Amino acid sequence: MHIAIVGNIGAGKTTLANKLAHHFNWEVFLEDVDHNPYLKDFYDDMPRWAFHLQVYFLNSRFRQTQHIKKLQSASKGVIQDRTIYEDAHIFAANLHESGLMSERDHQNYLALFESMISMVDAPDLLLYLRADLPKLIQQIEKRNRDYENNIKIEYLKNLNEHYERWISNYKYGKLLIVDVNNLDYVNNPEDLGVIIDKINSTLFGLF
Ligand SMILES: Nc1ncnc2c1ncn2[C@@H]1O[C@H](COP(=O)(O)OP(=O)(O)O)[C@@H](O)[C@H]1O
Ligand SMILES: Nc1ncnc2c1ncn2[C@H]1C[C@H](O)[C@@H](COP(=O)(O)O)O1
Repeated sequence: MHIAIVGNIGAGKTTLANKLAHHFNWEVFLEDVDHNPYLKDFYDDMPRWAFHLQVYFLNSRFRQTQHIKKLQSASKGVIQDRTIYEDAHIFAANLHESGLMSERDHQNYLALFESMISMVDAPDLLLYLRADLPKLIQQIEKRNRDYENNIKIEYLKNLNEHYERWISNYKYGKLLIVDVNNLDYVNNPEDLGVIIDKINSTLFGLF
């Protein structure tokens, strides 16, 4: 079983991924953030580093999908924090549309993505954490990564619009949308229970 958690920056993916992995006793795959060699530079100068960062994330995410595939064939459960789809359909698309990644770099990136995606299996369940801007901003501030302090509201808003468009067209497997605006699964175990019940119901038809 493979559940992938998707959503905008600060939506609560990593927190939920760890909690679900603990609950189901499955392996968790997190994003390559702390050792990412481009992320800080990217936030300082997006046009300069957009392509480099996208290629780095694409490769790191692709390796993760191949690792997940091996675990799946050994019947192990997996929780994944963010997917390769979001790199291309949300982040790279947004950078290109916002004029922060050139047409040439975007086409080059997409060709690479297309070569890779044929080798990627869709998750059994895509769990989208929907969060409005105030919730995202509050949680990004709470996490307090220094390089994210200057993220523009417009950037988050554009990403949210891409998420909504992409999710409305998602058709590769089961999809569960959870509005997290009024959920606090950090401090309130009942809120975590609500999400776990929804997952069990969507995946296994329980409840
Ligand atoms: N539903 C929630 N309610 C309250 N705080 C949350 C919730 N989800 C995440 N947080 C907090 O918000 C911050 C960002 O969450 P994180 O899981 O890192 O988001 P993401 O991985 O989506 O960027 C963390 O400090 C986390 O503890
Ligand atoms: N593909 C990506 N392009 C640009 N930025 C990205 C991409 N994937 C992740 N990120 C950024 C967004 C955050 O600053 C960090 C970690 O993501 P988070 O949603 O906080 O887990 O990486």
